Amino acid sequence: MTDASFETRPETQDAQFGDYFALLKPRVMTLVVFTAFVGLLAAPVGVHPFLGFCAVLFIALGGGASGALNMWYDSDIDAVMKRTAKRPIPAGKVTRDEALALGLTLSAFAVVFLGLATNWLAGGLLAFTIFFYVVIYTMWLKRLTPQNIVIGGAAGAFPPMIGWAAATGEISTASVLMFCLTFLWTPPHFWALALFVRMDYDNATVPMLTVTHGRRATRTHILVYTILLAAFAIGLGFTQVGGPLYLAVALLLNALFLKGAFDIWRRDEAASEADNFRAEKKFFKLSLLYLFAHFGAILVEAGLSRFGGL
Ligand code: HEM
Ligand SMILES: CC(C)=CCC/C(C)=C/CC/C(C)=C/COP(=O)(O)OP(=O)(O)O
Repeated sequence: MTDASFETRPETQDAQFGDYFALLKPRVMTLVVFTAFVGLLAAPVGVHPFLGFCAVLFIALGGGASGALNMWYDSDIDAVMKRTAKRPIPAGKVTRDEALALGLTLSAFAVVFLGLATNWLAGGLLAFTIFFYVVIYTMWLKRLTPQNIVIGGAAGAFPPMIGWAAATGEISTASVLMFCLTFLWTPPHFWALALFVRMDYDNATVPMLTVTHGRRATRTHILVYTILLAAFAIGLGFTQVGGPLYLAVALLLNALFLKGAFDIWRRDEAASEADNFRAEKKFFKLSLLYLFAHFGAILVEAGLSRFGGL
């Protein structure tokens, strides 16, 4: 990241609101925010709707701020990868300094206001999550080890715990279980993507598993994590977090996810590259539906157990 380019913006390139908004990685953050929202509503306490709205908004702003800080630090990598080359900094729309200023300001704002609006456990967890994603994952592990996302994935797993803490002021077994679900889900989610954008990471010399250990090893890792994830996700159905509806969703989606992971694993490297990429892309898309559906089911179960008796 130490490259000094992107410090200034070409005069013809005025930044628009949309460019600053893109720094917040809005598409990725939708699912992050949804898991935080579920954590907040699944907690066994009533939260005033306005307070709940503010809590989710501040978590979303904190998540977005961490995205801007990630783009500030990674602008050199983003510039050489096809998938990320059009991001506001490499595209010359926003300068690195602007992204840094936006990321720091929004982070401070989100943490302080979440703390004031709810409690300081939630504010502290949000600050720690931003720190983990930006410093531990982006600045340290991402360029150091192929296990970068296994460890760094913890950052993405905190939001349901933050939501729960915002509602209750506590960390509980249920919120730790939601953390574990997202933590185990992250490696298959990300490695599927890394398989079909492998050349990107090669070019950027980022030590993703696909680059350091190759496609075969990555596929095996995906399969192993998917098996672990399935065991955990189905087991969750028998805890306070789950219930019959959750279990039905988990059984269906884990069967599909296991099938997808197995399909990728058994593929012949010599087979058509287009076919391989199609299967990997399909699995990546399924990973998004997977997490959304599990957290959706957790939300419905919480609603049923709270209001079901009415
Ligand atoms: C360290 C952990 C993670 C890594 C390394 C990772 C990596 C990625 C990457 C590189 C993309 C493509 C982004 C792009 O097109 O700009 C992506 C997409 C996505 N990720 Fe993750 N991810 C992680 C964790 C998560 C978590 C925890 C969530 C949600 C709870 C999530 C939700 C999404 C979504 C929704 C997309 C699709 C965005 C779109 O529609 O383009 N990711 N992820
Ligand atoms: C509340 C809060 C602070 C939430 C943060 C949640 C979080 C850590 C999400 C991770 C999302 C993500 C896109 C990682 C991308 O990895 P990358 O940065 O290596 O991907 P890139 O190559 O697309 O930049």
